[in-house]
Amino acid sequence: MPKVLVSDSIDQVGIDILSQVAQVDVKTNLPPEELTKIIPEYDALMIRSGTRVTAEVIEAGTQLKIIGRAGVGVDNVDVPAATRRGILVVNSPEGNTVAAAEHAVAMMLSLSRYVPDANQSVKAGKWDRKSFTGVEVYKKTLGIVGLGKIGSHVSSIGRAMGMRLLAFDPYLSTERAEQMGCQLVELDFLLRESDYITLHMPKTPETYHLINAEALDKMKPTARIVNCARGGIIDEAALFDALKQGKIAGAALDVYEQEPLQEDSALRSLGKELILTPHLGASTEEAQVNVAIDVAEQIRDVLLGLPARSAVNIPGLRPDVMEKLRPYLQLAETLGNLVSQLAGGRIEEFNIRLQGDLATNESQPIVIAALKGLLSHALQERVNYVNASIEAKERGIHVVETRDATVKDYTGSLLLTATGPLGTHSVTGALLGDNEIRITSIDEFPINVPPNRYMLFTLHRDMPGIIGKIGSLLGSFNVNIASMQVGRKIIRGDAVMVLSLDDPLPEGILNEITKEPGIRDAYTITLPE
Ligand SMILES: NC(=O)C1=CN([C@@H]2O[C@H](COP(=O)(O)OP(=O)(O)OC[C@H]3O[C@@H](n4cnc5c(N)ncnc54)[C@H](O)[C@@H]3O)[C@@H](O)[C@H]2O)C=CC1
Ligand SMILES: O=C(O)C(=O)COP(=O)(O)O
Repeated sequence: MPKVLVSDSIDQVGIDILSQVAQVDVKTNLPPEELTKIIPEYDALMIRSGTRVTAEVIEAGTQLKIIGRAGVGVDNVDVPAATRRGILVVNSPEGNTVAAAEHAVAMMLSLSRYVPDANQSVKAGKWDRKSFTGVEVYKKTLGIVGLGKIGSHVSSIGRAMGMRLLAFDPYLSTERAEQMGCQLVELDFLLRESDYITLHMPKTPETYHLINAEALDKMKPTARIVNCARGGIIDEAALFDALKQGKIAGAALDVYEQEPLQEDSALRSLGKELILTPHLGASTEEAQVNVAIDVAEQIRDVLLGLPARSAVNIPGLRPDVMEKLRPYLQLAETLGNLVSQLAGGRIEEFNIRLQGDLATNESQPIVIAALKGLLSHALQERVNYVNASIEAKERGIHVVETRDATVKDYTGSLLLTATGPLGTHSVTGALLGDNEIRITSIDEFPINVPPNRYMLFTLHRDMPGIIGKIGSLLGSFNVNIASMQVGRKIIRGDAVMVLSLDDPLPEGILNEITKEPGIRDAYTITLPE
């Protein structure tokens, strides 16, 4: 049974899902060296923002197949290191959107009405109404930096509260921003115009310290800023100075450059102009159930050999598209494996032609699946959907992808051509009826056979007696033939024979076969079970 380590606290519903297929160990607050020490035992790791999955942890995780982040941000995972090792990283892109957006709005309103400090004051026995006169958000300008899932939800709440909405997002169209009732502007304009600024972008080299002393200087003295995105987007030292000197009216932080926030952080010394929460954006009952289910299901599926729906390090796919592509991924992988064996394994050139309905832009995962199949004979389980493209590139395989929507013999078909030590070979395949895989041509000879674990292909002269000879030769080696088919273009020209065998071909038999008069070549193929 596979083993899953859950190293941050996640909802029980996630543990229950994982327990269907794995032994689940929950060990939270592990020191980094302890995590590195125990990770070799585990097939999967499930985390939140508390665990740092460094390159060292990934190197040590020799059994690791998947890292599941029960939330959005994966900045605590060394994703490139995971990709190089072929480890899938998945997250829950939408499970906590509402929770994070509502927390940002709660921060904005708390800042406006000093709710946290007023509460503390009453609990301390006082009745001070004067110190806590606030401001309204109605008719004020809200500047949203990062108008993605969370930013968009904040925009709809802002609109409902009667706010004017500005947005800065370098990767979003003006049209999309307008659909959400936001005016897309430059950051500089947003900083100068907004009464409230809320940050909702990922932490990247580009966004690190985006809100620095210079940016804070541009803000109005009455402005308030909220960061429920990531620590490090705001320069904390510059924010401290700006608040201390009254350059801005307030700030609310849920996330910090270093988490947990250092006990002696100067930020803790500020008054009601600064609100601090301990990374609570995703901490609602609903969000925790959502993300736990979302990520646990993906880990379960991957451990069962199925694809994940929200992989961070392979192209993202909508679930309905994935559902449609799934049988074709298997087809592509099988054909990739087959053509690589025909061409002799060490492939130099690989051409994949997506035909008919597959000639769309959404079929990129099919190319990856074909590469996985192509490399799997050489790399076995070391190659997967995550690292197949990188492995192909590192091996210097020249990959060419073409599309032809005019091929109509099947709904969708694939033509793979590989060049290796045994020359250039091609194979075509399609799906029949109930998604059954059919090999529909080999080296341009038409056939129609399902793939089989053990197969023998021969290229021979189409003449009487050949088929019988091979049959009796295999019989003399005690190899049972399950099915046989011949494909030819012209009578008595060249032909291919495809034999599905119940047993692997014994050593040396290929030599015997190729010695037969009329047989030009013979290839033995073993496909995964
Ligand atoms: N405090 C918390 O507990 C939580 C924090 N988060 C954080 O919230 C952030 C946003 O999450 P989502 O909305 O789900 O992500 P998303 O991917 O839907 O949206 C991010 C948006 O930021 C934009 N963006 C990228 N670079 C930018 C830049 N330089 N300047 C301005 N915009 C830029 C993108 O174009 C995108 O529209 C993430 O950093 C995530 O980690 C998410 C959930 C909970
Ligand atoms: O989903 C995110 O990006 C978050 O920041 C939430 O973090 P958490 O899962 O609460 O540690």
